[in-house]
Amino acid sequence: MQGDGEVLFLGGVGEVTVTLGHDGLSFLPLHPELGSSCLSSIGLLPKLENKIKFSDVYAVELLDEGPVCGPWNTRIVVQSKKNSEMHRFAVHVITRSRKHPSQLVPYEYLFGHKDPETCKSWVEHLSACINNEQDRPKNLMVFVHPLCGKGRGCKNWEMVAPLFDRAKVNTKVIITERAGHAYDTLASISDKELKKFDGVVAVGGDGLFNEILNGLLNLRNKTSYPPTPEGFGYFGSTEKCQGYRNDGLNNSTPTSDAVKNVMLRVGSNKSDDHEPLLSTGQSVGLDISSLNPNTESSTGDQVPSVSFPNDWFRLGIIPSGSTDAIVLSTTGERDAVTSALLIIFGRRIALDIAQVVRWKSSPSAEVLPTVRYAASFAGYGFYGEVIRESENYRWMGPARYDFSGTMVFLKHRSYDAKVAFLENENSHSLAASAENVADEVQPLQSRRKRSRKTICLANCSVCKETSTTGQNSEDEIPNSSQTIHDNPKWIWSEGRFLSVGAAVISCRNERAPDGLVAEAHLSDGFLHLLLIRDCPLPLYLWHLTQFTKKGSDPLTFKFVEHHKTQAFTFISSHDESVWNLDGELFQACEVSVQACRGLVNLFASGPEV
Ligand SMILES: Nc1ncnc2c1ncn2[C@@H]1O[C@H](COP(=O)(O)OP(=O)(O)OP(=O)(O)O)[C@@H](O)[C@H]1O
Repeated sequence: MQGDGEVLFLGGVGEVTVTLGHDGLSFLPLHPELGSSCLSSIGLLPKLENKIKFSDVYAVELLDEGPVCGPWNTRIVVQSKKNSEMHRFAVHVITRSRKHPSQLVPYEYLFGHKDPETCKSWVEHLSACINNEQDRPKNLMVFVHPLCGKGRGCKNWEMVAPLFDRAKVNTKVIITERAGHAYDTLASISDKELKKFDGVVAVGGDGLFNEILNGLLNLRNKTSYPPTPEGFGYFGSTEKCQGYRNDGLNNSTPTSDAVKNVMLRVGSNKSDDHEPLLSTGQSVGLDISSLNPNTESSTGDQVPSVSFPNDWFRLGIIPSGSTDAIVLSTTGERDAVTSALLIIFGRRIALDIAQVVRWKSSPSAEVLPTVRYAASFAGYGFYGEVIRESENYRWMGPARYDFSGTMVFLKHRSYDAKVAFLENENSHSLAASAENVADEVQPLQSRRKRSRKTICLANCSVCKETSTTGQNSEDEIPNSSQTIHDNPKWIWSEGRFLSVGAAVISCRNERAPDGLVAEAHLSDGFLHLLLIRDCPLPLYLWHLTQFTKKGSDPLTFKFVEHHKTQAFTFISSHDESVWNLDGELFQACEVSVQACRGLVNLFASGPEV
């Protein structure tokens, strides 16, 4: 097969000599005078390449005997092309859309030969070659949220499931029946069962992904609580808690009673309004072992426990929700097929995760540290209120966010709060703060130019520089949070805020093409803290509308503080304080938050543009 080449029939081209190389196969038409162009069973696509790289092949399929269309000459009308019956195999590859370089488009090369054994041996050979491509998943657990977005979950899964079948990726599909279903399943699945999967895929929105993230990390993440400043109520206990590492920093280590409370609370599935992660009150309802034909006997073989970060397990999202900010920020496309192909190819990118510890849900509540994780955004004030308000208009579908956003905007509420954030020694605060421009004759936007943004794209040098993912074995207990220098300096900011938000990633979405923070990176270990101070309504509107324009800079307003930090603490005395974590409601008036660098891996490779 290698070397001299073999003559096969290629659909749309005619006879070609096919040669196998170490990284792919190439072919040359035997009759170039026929002037073939591109034609595939999928449609007209970019000019036919005469080389197929194994790294672009997502499946090889032996097909039944059937027609293979003859050379398609652009000068001859399509109907005149000849179809010949022969034994066939298909090589499924990806191409990139010219208009949208982040979008992957499947393309099929159809080969034919009169001898079935020839086809069979090509398929075996090519399959072996693509199996050598590292890191492609074999078994995935897939959660489908049937009601997400405009009810697109099942439809999107039906659309991409054939790609997984074709690529011989086994999928265990679970259609969620309620909020909390995915969380419960993953929080209760044994590590031994979990290890049978290469990853978990969410067919849904950011909310379903958040559930999956929390279900996986609950009790499996060994990161200590976020550091907190002196003066914050839960500072200074020296007790070390099981499951949480005291790394010797100023980490507020909760008392063991407090931790027990958290464990009890999570374990008991106690009902708590608005918080499906704690509110199921139902049994998990899924016996993974009974569904998995490959389940080993549970007779006590010791399987090492799963902890995060680790270098084998990955998460994926087939975008089907109302916003899909995580997918847009990590793939650059809100396209179910692109995401499915990135999963099949086993692409990998490390993702920072915000660990949010709620100390108190309201000023009068007892202290009960509760841990949540967010992959994209944690926001208070305007951001929390929009989610709370939108719950009343679920019947509107995704339009409820626009409606409730307008309602909350018009109310123009601001909140007294105190925020302390860790100074980042490598970079000053990134935008105009109140004092930066206090002496100016009220310029509406700071004149100070922000330094040029380094946008996080595929193969991002910033993330590569700082990332340690892949170096930790899963048995180690890594410190996934960014190394915080020995004498952390806390900076306090106090006042009335319209919102307080922390972007873990850029949070691109269709309304904000550059995201909330265009220069946020996927895995640099930093959060972008946005403190929006109280200001007149028209100015706030101006600030908000800047997000909708590509290339604008909504963070240069003088009432906007933008700090790149590894951790912050937030205290409000407001009774109904609600946070928005990846679009999910979380009632909390005192929280500490930290970026956990590269805590999970995603089946993605970063946006191309
Ligand atoms: N079968 C289900 N029925 C009701 N809620 C569910 C179900 N499955 C998941 N959920 C919950 O619905 C919420 C939203 O899910 P998701 O983000 O996937 O969709 P979305 O349409 O983008 O979200 P949203 O409704 O918040 O706009 C999540 O909290 C998720 O846990």
